[in-house]
Amino acid sequence: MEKPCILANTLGAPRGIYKCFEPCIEKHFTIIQYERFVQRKEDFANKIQAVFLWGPRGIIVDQNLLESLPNLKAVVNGGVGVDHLDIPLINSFGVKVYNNPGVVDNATADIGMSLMLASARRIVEGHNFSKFHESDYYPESSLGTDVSRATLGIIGMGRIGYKIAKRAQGFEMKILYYNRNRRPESEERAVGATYCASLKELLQRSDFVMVVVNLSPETHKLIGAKEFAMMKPNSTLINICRGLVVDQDALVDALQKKMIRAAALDVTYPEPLPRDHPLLSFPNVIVLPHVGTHTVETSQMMVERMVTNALAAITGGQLPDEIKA
Ligand SMILES: O=CC(=O)O
Repeated sequence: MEKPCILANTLGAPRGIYKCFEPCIEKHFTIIQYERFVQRKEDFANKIQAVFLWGPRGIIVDQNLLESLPNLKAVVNGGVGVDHLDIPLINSFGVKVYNNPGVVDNATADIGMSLMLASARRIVEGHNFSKFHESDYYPESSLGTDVSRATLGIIGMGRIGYKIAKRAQGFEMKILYYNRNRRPESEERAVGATYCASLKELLQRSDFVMVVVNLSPETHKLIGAKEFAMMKPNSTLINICRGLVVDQDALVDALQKKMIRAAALDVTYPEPLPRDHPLLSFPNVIVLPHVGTHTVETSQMMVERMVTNALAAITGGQLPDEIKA
């Protein structure tokens, strides 16, 4: 039997699924590369039953694309965040949307911890000193700050927030959290986290503030000038969710005015930042190119889950991770 066709991009631009994962997809599907599709839409349009995309950096699923794929059944997203997808629009074409909850939690929590530790202990500056130093003297101005026993404020206590709290427990951190809903059972009792009734309370009390929320109209620029003014001067902001949750101009201003100690970002807007962006000029800012899930093992799990979801949509099987508007 002929394998169903999916539209994907394993060739690079805009960034897509890596080529090394093609064999896993090709066991079940024929991949139509996005670049070939764009050149010869009439040959492929009727065949494509699913679009595979890799978070906000993949193929753009808009009205135009949806209108050109009459037999599309599913849009399958590699990551968990779906702020780049217009779900009501996609559903209005009778197309289902899937994301990947669960699979990404550990790797994303690990990147949050990595950023917190790297910023606190000034790992990037130390590395640069070792590589480029002009003297043997490592100055006292390079002293870091302790993570152990410090206070961590987690904004957004979903699956990833919870995994971060579990890791932070190992560092004997005092854990605060702010969330739409209080979670006494799983979070407070399981990881000893303390609920803050207001964002202000969390910001005022935390040494490290980690943002782990979905991007939505409510969380757009959630951390801005007002919030930086509430943070401790020795505090660190860590953003591992979406760039637009933090007002970057306000962050630059807060760093210039030394309203906070440092920032560590896996996500920015745009991604990547232009090389002359002011955030890249601070020694106390670490910027990663959105690599929260960027490990061999997690990427493999993501691709496998995408295949499961797409097969379910096409064959009418169990629908593991469908999201509805
Ligand atoms: O950005 C990563 C994700 O949405 O999982």
